[in-house]
Amino acid sequence: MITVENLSFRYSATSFGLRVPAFHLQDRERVAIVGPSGSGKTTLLNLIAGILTPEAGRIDVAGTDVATLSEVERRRFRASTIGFVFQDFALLDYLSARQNILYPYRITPALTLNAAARERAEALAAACGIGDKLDRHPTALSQGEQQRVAICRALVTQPKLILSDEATGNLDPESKARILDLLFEQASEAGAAVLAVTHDHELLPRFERVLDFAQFRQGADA
Ligand SMILES: Nc1ncnc2c1ncn2[C@@H]1O[C@H](COP(=O)(O)OP(=O)(O)OP(=O)(O)O)[C@@H](O)[C@H]1O
Repeated sequence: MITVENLSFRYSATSFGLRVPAFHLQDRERVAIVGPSGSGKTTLLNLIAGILTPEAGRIDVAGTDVATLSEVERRRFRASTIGFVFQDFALLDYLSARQNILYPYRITPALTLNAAARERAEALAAACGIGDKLDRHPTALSQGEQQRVAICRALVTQPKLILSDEATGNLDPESKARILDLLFEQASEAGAAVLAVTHDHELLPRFERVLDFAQFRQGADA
């Protein structure tokens, strides 16, 4: 599902650099990423999703080298192939929770917003415990509820790759386990792979593999 080779990246505004010689994620594989704060975990997810562009190297996702796509192509590729749960949720305040969940359909011509998609959105929201809050806007939702909206949005298109950046971070322990159950259940149904950044070490046994990110850190002067 993902092949990363000789990847290097550096933010122009800071001296932070990331170098990943090789990383593979198999189809349907579930891998957790752990590592110290600031070690570049979010940066790698953003590179894989084509939100950031590498300095050098190859990032192949589902047979497509994301770095070679134009901006528009990347956005479409991301919306049709990847479900991304962002660390800061990235919800749009002017849309209701339901509209946020269905947002990928608004921006992706390849996706058709039909009755099945609407039903999926409702079912996901109910499974996440926000079924009665779909008409509220994000500003009227708690952090944990906003996080669930973001999770539903990432799953509603049944993507082949789920990238999750601390998707369970703001939840109580019982909700964490339930949301991870849902994420894995949806991944199984869609035949999706999961790459999840987490600081929740108690969740790690649920993953097939754990990648410790400390190894990829490149010093500021490297
Ligand atoms: N847009 C940006 N411009 C410049 N530097 C950035 C930017 N985003 C992040 N950084 C820097 O890059 C480094 C890696 O950030 P990143 O968010 O990838 O870390 P992380 O491992 O996901 O951290 P955390 O666990 O705290 O979320 C940090 O030192 C951060 O300050």
